[in-house]
Amino acid sequence: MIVSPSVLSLDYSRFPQQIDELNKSGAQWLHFDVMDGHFVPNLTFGPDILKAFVRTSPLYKDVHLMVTDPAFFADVFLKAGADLVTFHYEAMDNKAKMKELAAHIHEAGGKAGIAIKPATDAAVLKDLLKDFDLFLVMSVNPGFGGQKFMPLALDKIHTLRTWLNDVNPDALVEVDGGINAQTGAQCAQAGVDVLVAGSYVFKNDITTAVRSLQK
Ligand SMILES: O=C(CO)[C@@H](O)[C@H](O)COP(=O)(O)O
Ligand SMILES: [Fe+2]
Repeated sequence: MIVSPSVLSLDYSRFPQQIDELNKSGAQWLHFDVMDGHFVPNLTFGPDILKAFVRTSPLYKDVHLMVTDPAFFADVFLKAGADLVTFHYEAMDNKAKMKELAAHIHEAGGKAGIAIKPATDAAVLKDLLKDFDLFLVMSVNPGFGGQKFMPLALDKIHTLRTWLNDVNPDALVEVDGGINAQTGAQCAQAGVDVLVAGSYVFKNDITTAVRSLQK
């Protein structure tokens, strides 16, 4: 299981200690929630914050764009050091543009992911399965950390993992929102590959929480 702690919940007044703990925790990825105040009613990081993590952590940089202009911000965050850029299905109005942006991310040397909100059916992704490296199932409405896990994500994880096993077995399924040891185990059972966890990791001992998700 890949664990991707969401640095939205990190205590920035203790950045050096927290990054040191994350680096030693056994987590493989770090998750960056980029919110623009338009696609979601909240504002978070620009690229300079990602650059600070690139300088201080070898972990894989998993960037989750919650923005209305993913094509613009994909380039901004790739240049800042993102390894994977995931944008929302709901932020674009046609699939040709989504495929084009995935190809552009690949040309820039990154991996491409696509995310769906809780209200979006997994079926919309059926003709995009070969174009992306990662499929992100949101288990809360995007915008804020600390919300309750929505069990409707479990069916979507199972469905996507089953479809991908046939046509793109190397692609990953990621879940994000309300993940703790219990909901993480339910998602693992449904076939998820990557668990994002924010408040659960940072409100507890970081290493203990990460290890409990890897079990
Ligand atoms: O994308 C988001 C929220 O929009 C997430 O990545 C949250 O940061 C997860 O936080 P928790 O639900 O784990 O506290
Ligand atoms: Fe996220």
